[in-house]
Amino acid sequence: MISVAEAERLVLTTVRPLPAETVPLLAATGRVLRQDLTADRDFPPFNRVAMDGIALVFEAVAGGQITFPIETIQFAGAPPQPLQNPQAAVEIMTGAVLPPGTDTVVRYEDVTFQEVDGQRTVTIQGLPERAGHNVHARAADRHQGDLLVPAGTRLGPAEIAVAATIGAATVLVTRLARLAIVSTGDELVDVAEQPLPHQIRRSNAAMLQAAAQAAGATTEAFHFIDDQDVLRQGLPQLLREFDAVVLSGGVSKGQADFLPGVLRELGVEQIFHEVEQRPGKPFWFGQQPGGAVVFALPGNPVSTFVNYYRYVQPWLRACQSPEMPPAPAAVAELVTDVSFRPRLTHFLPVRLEMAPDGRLLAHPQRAGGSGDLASLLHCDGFLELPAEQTEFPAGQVWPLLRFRS
Ligand SMILES: Nc1nc2c(c(=O)[nH]1)N[C@H]1C(S)=C(S)[C@@H](COP(=O)(O)OP(=O)(O)OC[C@H]3O[C@@H](n4cnc5c(N)ncnc54)[C@H](O)[C@@H]3O)O[C@H]1N2
Ligand code: MOO
Repeated sequence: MISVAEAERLVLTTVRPLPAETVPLLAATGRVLRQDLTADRDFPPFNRVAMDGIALVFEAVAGGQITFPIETIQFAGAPPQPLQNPQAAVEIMTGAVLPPGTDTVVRYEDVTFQEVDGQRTVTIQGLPERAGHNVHARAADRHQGDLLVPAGTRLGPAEIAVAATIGAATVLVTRLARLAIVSTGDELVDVAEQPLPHQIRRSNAAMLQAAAQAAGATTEAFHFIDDQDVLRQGLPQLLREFDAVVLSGGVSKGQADFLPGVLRELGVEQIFHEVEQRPGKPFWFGQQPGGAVVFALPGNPVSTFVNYYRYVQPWLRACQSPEMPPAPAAVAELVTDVSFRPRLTHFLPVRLEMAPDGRLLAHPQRAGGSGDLASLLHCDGFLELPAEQTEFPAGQVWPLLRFRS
């Protein structure tokens, strides 16, 4: 048996960067960029008026002039109209191009308009702060050709907005990981079915699909009964076509736990079987040479759940964004004493609370063991309590495997 840290290390040795693909911009949200995005124009691309009001020459105001004839009106989206007379002004709207010949904008709130002999004039109250006031100058933010978003960035709404403004209607991103989610077991029926008294519905597959999709993978679900021939026939196609095959059930010591044997028979190289942890000890991990990585997770629902978050999700994230460092490990403070025997890493289900001083407090939750699926409803994560210790006093801080934010 190997330690949790060794299991994690071995899982991450199988990480391969996924290939890139071009997708429409909006389909790229949450995906990892595989090209640099550079400014196609200056930001802003012209001297942009930042307030509704009038545009004029600062020097004229500085020289004492307070009343200006209005020469014309300039709207956003209209080609710029140069100022003809430097002693006049242009009425101006936010988003318009600053009329060539002017350099400063005074807000409507700071002027009054008059009409004298059919000529509209404006009087300003007080000197504008400086030349260029209320003007968002061309290239003030970025220059044409500047690198805006480097390859390797995960695209959120801010990056999508910048991509849109430079005209990136499509972008090159990492392809989504494709996971086959496989339930094994004679007792398992479809979610939509009414189970017989000795049957249960396939909740692990639903859980794994929900979690993997939320982490940015595409998933397809399969179910195989506990029959070696069925497994021998069904698995090879999945090993060829998917980046990873995530199985649940059939990896422990039972007479129908055929998976480790059948996987080896199919050429999947076993990297480890069994990890010094509870729950989730019977975890089997391997890789088909040149093909899929195989996570064969123990079937008890909480075991499947813990192993997904501890091993599958970090693997998935590393394949999708190899250049991004893993997120800093979260920690939380145990609020009650707990003790565990035997010497295994224990994943302790906890509910989290934020203390007024910002510490994250972990309240252990009573759970009926690794079959108690409903206990997850009252938990936010698991504290990872190391195998080297059996007594864990209140106040100690431990790594946190958080599944609810
Ligand atoms: N003699 C021993 N027996 C067991 C050991 C052991 O060391 N010695 N380990 C126990 C541990 S720990 C676990 S965890 C389970 C894991 O067993 P398997 O991976 O072989 O899982 P199954 O036996 O197929 O199923 C266990 C349990 O989980 C339910 N299950 C399975 N798949 C699903 C699914 N998709 N959705 C919902 N529930 C599922 C299944 O019905 C069983 O109740 O072995 C212990 N035994
Ligand atoms: O993974 Mo098993 O719980 O330790 O049921």
